[in-house]
Amino acid sequence: MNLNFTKMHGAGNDFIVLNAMAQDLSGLTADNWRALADRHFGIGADQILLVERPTIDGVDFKYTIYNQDGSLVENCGNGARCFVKYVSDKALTDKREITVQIATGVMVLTLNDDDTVTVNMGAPSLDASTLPAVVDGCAQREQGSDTLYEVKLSDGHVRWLSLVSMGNPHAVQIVNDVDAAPVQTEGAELETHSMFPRKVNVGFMQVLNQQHIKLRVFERGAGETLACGTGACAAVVAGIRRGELVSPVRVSVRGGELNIAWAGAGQAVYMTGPAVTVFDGQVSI
Ligand SMILES: N[C@H](CCC[C@H](N)C(=O)O)C(=O)O
Repeated sequence: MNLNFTKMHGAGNDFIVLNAMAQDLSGLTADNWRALADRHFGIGADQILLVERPTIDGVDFKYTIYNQDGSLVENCGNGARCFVKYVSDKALTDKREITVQIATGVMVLTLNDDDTVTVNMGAPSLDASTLPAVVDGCAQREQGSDTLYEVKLSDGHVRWLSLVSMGNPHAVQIVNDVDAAPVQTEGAELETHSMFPRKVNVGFMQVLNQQHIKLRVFERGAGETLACGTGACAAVVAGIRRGELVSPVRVSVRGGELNIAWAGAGQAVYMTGPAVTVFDGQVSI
């Protein structure tokens, strides 16, 4: 079977985008997603994005996301920016503002005049149980309006995590020097820690000033990526709640820059950043 795809990236978080309205993808399995995303034997990508017909009236598209390891994901921020650029470039819509059905609701995506995209990511959930995270018996402390949860690492060190759901789960910690942070080892350990029964995306942020952070994220099901949009939202929400940040916040990630705005409890998070097409291709699977 031949598949038409487009390779895209948002600040270096890279994607294979497949139009499921123009080709039948219904028989594809997690093995296929893994093979396509493989960086040596496949096209290579952090995530695979499907453009589908919505099942909710009045919504423009449905957006389904798979991680590199074949697992289904609830949300992907950098992918959302690429999604709107894709449907616009491929003339699947002429709207500059589109509504997209995702696993946890409906997202509004706006293509700006300078070709960047702004995404209304919805309001974060700050209740640990929604991630889900098992925090019974776990030491807690308050910082600002945030609750930090203690986690013990296998080497005996202790970390204090902010827990934020952007539809998908994030555990965020503040570090002094993000370039020196043990993102690979500690990220992998926390991703699969028993505190997180459905695993977690692990964020390490360095506060440069109240409106600028540096961030690295070890993503669930993909490892460290050059950028993580939902991770940037989660880090900024955590930083504002802790009293360390003031909206809007510039987020420097390894692959570029994102801008995150959040007006506080109950409000939606807005993310702005680039969306880039690399090439179109066809692959046989
Ligand atoms: N790269 C994505 C997040 C993918 C999240 C995924 N790794 C998960 O399992 O939740 C982003 O830009 O938001």
